Amino acid sequence: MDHFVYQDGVLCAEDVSVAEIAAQVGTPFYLYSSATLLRHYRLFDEALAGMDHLVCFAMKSLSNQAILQLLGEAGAGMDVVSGGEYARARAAGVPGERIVFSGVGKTRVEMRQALTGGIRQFNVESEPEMEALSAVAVELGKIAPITIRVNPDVDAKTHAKIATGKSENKFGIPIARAREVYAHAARLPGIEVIGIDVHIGSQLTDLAPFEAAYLKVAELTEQLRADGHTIKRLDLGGGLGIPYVQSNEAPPSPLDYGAMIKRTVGHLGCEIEIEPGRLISGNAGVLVSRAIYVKDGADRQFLILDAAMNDLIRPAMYDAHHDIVPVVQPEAGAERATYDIVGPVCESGDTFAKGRAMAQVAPGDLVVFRSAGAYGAVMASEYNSRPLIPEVLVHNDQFAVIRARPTFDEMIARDIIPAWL
Ligand SMILES: Cc1ncc(COP(=O)(O)O)c(C=O)c1O
Ligand SMILES: N[C@@H](CCCC[NH3+])C(=O)O
Repeated sequence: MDHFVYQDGVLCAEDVSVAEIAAQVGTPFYLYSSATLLRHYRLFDEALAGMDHLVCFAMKSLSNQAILQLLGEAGAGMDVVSGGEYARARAAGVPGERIVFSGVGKTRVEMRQALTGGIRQFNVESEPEMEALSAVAVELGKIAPITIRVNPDVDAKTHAKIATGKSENKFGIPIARAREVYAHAARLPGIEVIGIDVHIGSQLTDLAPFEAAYLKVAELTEQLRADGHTIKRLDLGGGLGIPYVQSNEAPPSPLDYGAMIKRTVGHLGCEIEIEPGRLISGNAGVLVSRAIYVKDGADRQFLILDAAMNDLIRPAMYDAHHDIVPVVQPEAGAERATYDIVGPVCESGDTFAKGRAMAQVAPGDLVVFRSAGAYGAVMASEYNSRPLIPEVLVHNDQFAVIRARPTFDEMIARDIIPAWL
């Protein structure tokens, strides 16, 4: 559920008309609802009630400082995957004890940064990483708390580019080698093993793969405890999917997910962490764009928008579907048309949808891409020298620009001309 609904025939974000924001900010831009973000975070928090737990927002999905501060103040932890994300989380006021550090390629510089600034735990993904972390911690006179990410070899049944839990994927250590790797970890002086981490992929619309992975983690917990290790924390990753086709998709809710967690690992008495990204931010954001032209091709009509693949890469990269709806609600019985919906970038891959049937759109009309809050703005680029687009946050009947559109001069001024040119 989200807070983008038609009121009096105009799409509104909470209590503000999208048309009014577009008139002030100019298109294209990303628009987020603070009520939806908070609602989604709280759903996860409530789903784990009764267990010692922390919901760490996977900020790779949406990392604007205002959003991090909003969620951080509500009590969320953060799952970070780079020094940049760590710095953003701290700058947003999130304390180190609520930050977990994931990723297969943490550098020694990043390890030093997090150990010095404060960290809840590192989710370590390999033996070389474990050794590097131990050495860095010893240098600093610290002990690094870690979980080890296991790869359970479970098929997440999602897009191949975002599945992470099969043995062919680069993530985690093979679960079959876990006891050996934990024994190795126990011998290293700079780290303290406190638990297990698992994350099998993103946009999962069925609980069965999660359940299979969590049952393997439960079994491993018992084995590792029998081997003498302290396993007091389980980081169960993120990945719960969202409906992208609002009319006919109903993936499991955070409540169903929470109940499954209790069922599979609840008896172990561990502290539980989860790292949802998309479910918190995805349907809390839209991309607002304006139609520039409607062009007749040989055998189809192209609807050319002012947003492009550099602003929202998901359709080009994963053939992802986003519902695209007009800001002014079409009257009942309004004329319909079928479009290939494209952007201005000079690539045929700059296509948002092929053969999309929708109410007729005229040049100048505003449209909205739904479910664009996650992996939208964060994956944008300035390809074709199109400056990054603004981000706007709505709260009840107010809105604020939380990232301004750079001017062309600002974009150009970032480049440096060497003196010898
Ligand atoms: C380690 C880790 N945690 C959490 C997430 C968040 O995933 P999602 O946005 O699907 O919830 C990801 C991305 O898949 C991830 O790689
Ligand atoms: N970028 C991907 C999700 C990646 C998840 C990263 N762990 C998407 O838009 O669907």
